[in-house]
Amino acid sequence: MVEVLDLKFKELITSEEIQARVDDISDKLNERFADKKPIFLGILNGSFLFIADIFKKLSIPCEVSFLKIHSYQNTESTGKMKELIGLNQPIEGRHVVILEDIVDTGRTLDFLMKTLEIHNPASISVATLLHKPEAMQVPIKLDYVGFEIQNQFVVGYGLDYNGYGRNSSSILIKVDD
Ligand SMILES: O=P(O)(O)OC[C@H]1O[C@H](OP(=O)(O)OP(=O)(O)O)[C@H](O)[C@@H]1O
Ligand code: HPA
Repeated sequence: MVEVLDLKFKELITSEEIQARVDDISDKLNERFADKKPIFLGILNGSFLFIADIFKKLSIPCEVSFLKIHSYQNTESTGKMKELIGLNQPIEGRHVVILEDIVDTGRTLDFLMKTLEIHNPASISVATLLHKPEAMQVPIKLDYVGFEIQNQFVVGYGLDYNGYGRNSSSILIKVDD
């Protein structure tokens, strides 16, 4: 059992399992975008480890840029998207790949897709390490998913509970008291 602030967690996905999925997703991205010079958009903060691990495995010509969007307080989405760092690079005519740590309710991604579509990219694809199918409130196509998980709060590998827990190399799931 691991304590993060006032909550208890246990291991759900090991570091080795994460790295195996990162390798698989990177292989698919290398193949799919080989001649497309894609731009990867990492969504901070939660995705910073996923972005770094994926990016190291890319062997194709590509760029990376970052957006920072925040909406969670405690273990719930507030539904209010705070865009703390916005798009600072032209994406018109570019193949964009969003890198997310988790798609939970889908609200962040929905907000992001609408924001990006205005700039007329050639395509938008989504790669996420985690997905909670039962929690989705907005239907969005996900192109690359590391793991589908149950509808329970998780931390680790970049994901946080009120800022803490990001530094676990495995994904931890909340356990009830
Ligand atoms: O599908 P949703 O319900 O919208 O949840 C997914 C979003 O929530 C988290 O961000 P958060 O607001 O916690 O900000 P952080 O990444 O800076 O911790 C996560 O990094 C995703 O961006
Ligand atoms: O389960 C979660 N854990 C941490 N951050 C999150 N953001 C959306 N869902 C989650």
